[in-house]
Amino acid sequence: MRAEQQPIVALTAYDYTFAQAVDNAGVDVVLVGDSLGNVIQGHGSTVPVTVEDIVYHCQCVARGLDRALLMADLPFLSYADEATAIDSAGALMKHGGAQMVKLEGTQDQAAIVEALTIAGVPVCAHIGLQPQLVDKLGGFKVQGKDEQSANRIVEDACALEAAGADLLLVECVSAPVAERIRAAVNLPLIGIGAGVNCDGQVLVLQDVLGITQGRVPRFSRNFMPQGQSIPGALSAYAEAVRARTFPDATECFE
Ligand SMILES: Nc1nc(=O)c2c([nH]1)NC[C@@H]1CN(c3ccc(C(=O)N[C@@H](CCC(=O)O)C(=O)O)cc3)CN21
Ligand SMILES: CC(C)C(=O)C(=O)O
Ligand SMILES: [Mg+2]
Repeated sequence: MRAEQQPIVALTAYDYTFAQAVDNAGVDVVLVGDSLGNVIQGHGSTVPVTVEDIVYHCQCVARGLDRALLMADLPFLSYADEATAIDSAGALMKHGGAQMVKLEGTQDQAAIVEALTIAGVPVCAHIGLQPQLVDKLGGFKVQGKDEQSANRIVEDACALEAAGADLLLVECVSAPVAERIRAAVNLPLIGIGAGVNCDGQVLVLQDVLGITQGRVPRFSRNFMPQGQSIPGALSAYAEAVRARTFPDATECFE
């Protein structure tokens, strides 16, 4: 799809009925995200989410998909070493039905990605803002704001590609930093809060449907006013990603 300049539409889902709705809207990649810690479980972060939680929601979502690729997040500390990562990925794929796993990382996780790759696990490397590190970072902030940290994220992308990652996802970086990452790799780059010049976009389902209570990340968009109904909002999101009308300038970082 990157080669054909066909934007990749990705969205989270956590249950059977919404998986069907998201699949019917023509979404290409459905993510069982650890954001379920926030939007399903009501935690303040993704830190408490377990492999078992993701497996359960994957099982529910898998039964609702007909066309989309099923990607699942490896939760915090479920890939801290190679053996643990392989066990965790095995659970998501064998019990959950996931077709690809996603892990948050930098070049420091290259050996983990390589071990998963050698074992035959399709991997998406999630770079830039790593929400699982919120207690270390002290908040959800834009990453790569100075030259040195931007260079470091580009290096992360290259190292994770070299380690065998199949897909990259970048969160919360400026549009120019996302463009630098994309230019440095051959893999498709899916963005969230990373500007319009990525190979695809991903958002959290509840944000797209406008039902997230409290503060919503600035880079997300409520498609319910435009779509008028759940199926309408999901189709409007897919269409906006494909037309590159999402994200707009107000939904990006400088
Ligand atoms: N509902 C929901 N949507 C998400 O996108 C999401 C979750 N939950 N939970 C897991 C992570 C956490 N994420 C977040 C949460 C907050 C910001 C945020 O408030 N960012 C600031 C940036 C501030 C700055 O440095 O300028 C923003 O204004 O968007 C970003 C990502 C993304 N993920
Ligand atoms: C927001 C996406 C990228 C994610 O990792 C999640 O939903 O957990
Ligand atoms: Mg996640």
